[in-house]
Order: sequence, then structure tokens, then C-alpha cells
Amino acid sequence: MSGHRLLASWPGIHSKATLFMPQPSLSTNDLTIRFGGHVAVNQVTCAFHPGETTVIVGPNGAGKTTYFNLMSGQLPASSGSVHKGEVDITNMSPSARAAHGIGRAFQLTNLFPQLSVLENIRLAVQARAGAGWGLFRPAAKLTELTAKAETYLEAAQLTDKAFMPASALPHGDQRKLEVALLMAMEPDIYMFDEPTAGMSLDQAPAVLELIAKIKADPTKTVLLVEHKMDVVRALADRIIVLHNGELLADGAPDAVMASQIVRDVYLGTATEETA
Ligand SMILES: Nc1ncnc2c1ncn2[C@@H]1O[C@H](COP(=O)(O)OP(=O)(O)OP(=O)(O)O)[C@@H](O)[C@H]1O
Repeated sequence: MSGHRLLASWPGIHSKATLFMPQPSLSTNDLTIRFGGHVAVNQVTCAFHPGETTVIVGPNGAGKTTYFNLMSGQLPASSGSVHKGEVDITNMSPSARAAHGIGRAFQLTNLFPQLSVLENIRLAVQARAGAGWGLFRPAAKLTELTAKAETYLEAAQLTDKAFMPASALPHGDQRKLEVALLMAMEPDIYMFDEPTAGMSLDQAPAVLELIAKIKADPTKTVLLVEHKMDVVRALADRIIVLHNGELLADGAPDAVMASQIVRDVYLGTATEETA
């Protein structure tokens, strides 16, 4: 894979100049999935980079979640490829991709509902630390793991719920716990599909603050699927637009949202030629 990307030439969005970017942390090449005769994601070629938060937008049914599923491994590609850095992960399972540093909030099947919020985070920290931790100074190590877990607990603003069973958390706090567990796994790539969906107005800022903290780390790549424009504006360094499974636009948020082609798609007035 080359160390740069040639930017697409959508009028008014990207210049035709070749910009040198850091090595992509995640990339898709002609990624495609067909459900019967329906092409839900159609030859999407795109690269994502450390220190960059990309928000994927598009009308209902555009293929956003399906594109996510293809990258995190929930769905197998019909054709095309997915790379994590230089590694071809196209045929890997979701858990193998997670081991390669791809973190998706709902992949948290390691939640123990009866255990406390803190215990859940500590187990995630422990899992990340590796299986050998218990052989070496267990008491001190346990204290170290708990201290680390407490930092994620605090970051998620869940300190007052530390000893509550995870299953007893209200919906908004469960979403915060999901993000805290994801942070404890220390992935390189964070994938969030509508992270504040179903949350009350007073709960959503805590999750957005958490994502903003992750985004501030220049080694992390953040991908979001999002409909809420205030969330898009708050977090996006870059927006890509999917429409009918195809990559319609890619660029800086202001330029993408101002472009006529994107406005047409959102207003539903795009013709087949422009869409
Ligand atoms: N497992 C599946 N089997 C058949 N069709 C599917 C499957 N998953 C998705 N699709 C279809 O693929 C298209 C893209 O769906 P997808 O959920 O990715 O869109 P989306 O952009 O995430 O939409 P929304 O914003 O409404 O969540 C839709 O037409 C959907 O019906």
C-alpha cells in the first residue's frame, strides 16, 4: 500500500492535488457486498488515518451500517478488500479483527451483567493486559489494573455507579459503559454507529465528551456513522457521504455539507446522473 492517498475529485470538495498523508490505519479497496440482486455497498475505496475522525453520513438505506459491518467483520465482502495498516483482514472474523486493534462498541460481548460496572471495566483492562498478568506480583498487579479501570470509569462519568451491577444501569449509562469498555481494550480504530441513539439530551454530552477525548489522541482513528448534524459538526474532521452504496463525497466537513450534490441527495432531488 502506498504512503499517500490521491484525493477524489468531487467538484468543490477535494482538489485534484495529490496530498501526502500518513500511512492509512484502515482502508477499503473496491469493497462490495451484494444481497441477492441488491448491491448495498458498491466498490467503496477509502482510507482512514490516525488522528482523524471521519463521520459517515447518507440517507436511510445508503449502506452506512453495512459498510461498518464489512470493516469490522460482521458481514463478509462479496468482493474487494479491507486492510488494517498493511495487513489484509478481509477474511478475518470480527474477533480476529478486534485483536488487530479494530474496536466497535457493540462487539462488547464480554459484558458480565451481574458484575459491577468497575469489575466489568477491570476485566476488560485485564483482558487487554494479557493472560500472564496473574503470575507476576498478583496483588500489586490487581491494584494497578483497578487503578487503570478507575481512570476509564471516571472518564465515562460513572464513578458514582462503580459498584452497581452493569445490568442495573439505565440505558444512557450502559452506552457510556460500552465506550469505557472499548477504551479499556485500547484499540487503534474506534467505530461508533450512532453512539447517542436513544439517549436523553442530558446523557448524550457525556458520550460525546468521551469520543472527543479519544479523538484528541493522535494515534487513534475514529469512525462514526451519524445522522445528528450537531454531533457531525462537533466531531468530524472529515465527512464521507454514501448514497445507494456508493462513495458520493469525501472531504472537509464545510466543503462536503456545502456541496450541491450532497444537498441534492439529502433533499432527495438528485438525478441518477448526479447521484
Ligand atoms: N442482511 C441484509 N440482507 C439484505 N439486505 C440488507 C441486509 N443488510 C442491509 N441490507 C440492505 O442494504 C441497504 C443498506 O442498509 P444499511 O443498513 O447499511 O443502510 P444505512 O445507511 O445504515 O441506513 P440507516 O441510516 O437507515 O441506518 C438497505 O437497502 C438494506 O435494506
